Amino acid sequence: MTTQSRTTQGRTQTYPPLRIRRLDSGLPLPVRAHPDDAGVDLFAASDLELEPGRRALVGTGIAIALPIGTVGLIHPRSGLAARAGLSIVNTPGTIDAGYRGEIKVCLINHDLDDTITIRRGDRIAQLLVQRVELPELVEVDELDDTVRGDGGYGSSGGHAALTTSTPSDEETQS
Ligand SMILES: O=c1ccn([C@H]2C[C@H](O)[C@@H](COP(=O)(O)OP(=O)(O)OP(=O)(O)O)O2)c(=O)[nH]1
Ligand SMILES: [Mg+2]
Repeated sequence: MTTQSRTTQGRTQTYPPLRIRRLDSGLPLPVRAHPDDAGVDLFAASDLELEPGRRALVGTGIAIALPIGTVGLIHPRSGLAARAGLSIVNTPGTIDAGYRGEIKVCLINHDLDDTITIRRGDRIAQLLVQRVELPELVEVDELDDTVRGDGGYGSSGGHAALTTSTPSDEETQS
């Protein structure tokens, strides 16, 4: 299978192809909603009711063969997240290049009150393909110094350095 060139918004780029198998012939082939979208929307292969706070693993009816040196990331869809509180427990899910099984999504209902109803064929998540480094691990006794050092977990603070004028001050002045 050869490398493919795609032209979107006047720019041509070359990507290795993504081989995909439909394990469920009743579902369409997943596609990008727009040609230059990062994510390919994935379908739910089965119906599902998710009560508030509950999670469930749902099949997508596809298997893929990612090029070595890439990773598949399964992200939630923002519309469903904002409208219904639907997300993914392990977001983003990691699809290893060597994985040939069905891609499944561990959905979770974050809404406190309402059950989410998923129907077979609903677009419930999106697959992104990214390049990934596969370095060998080399054990060392010391790591090089950096400005951050071992500071983390909020060590840089959490509040903006505000100027004295606020938007409401500016409205009053104009
Ligand atoms: O959202 C996901 C995440 C993972 N997988 C599949 C593909 C991935 O290659 C495999 C293993 O995923 P991961 O490494 O995240 O899980 P693990 O708990 O470490 O399992 P394993 O021991 O099989 O690596 O499960 C999915 O289908 N959907
Ligand atoms: Mg693993």
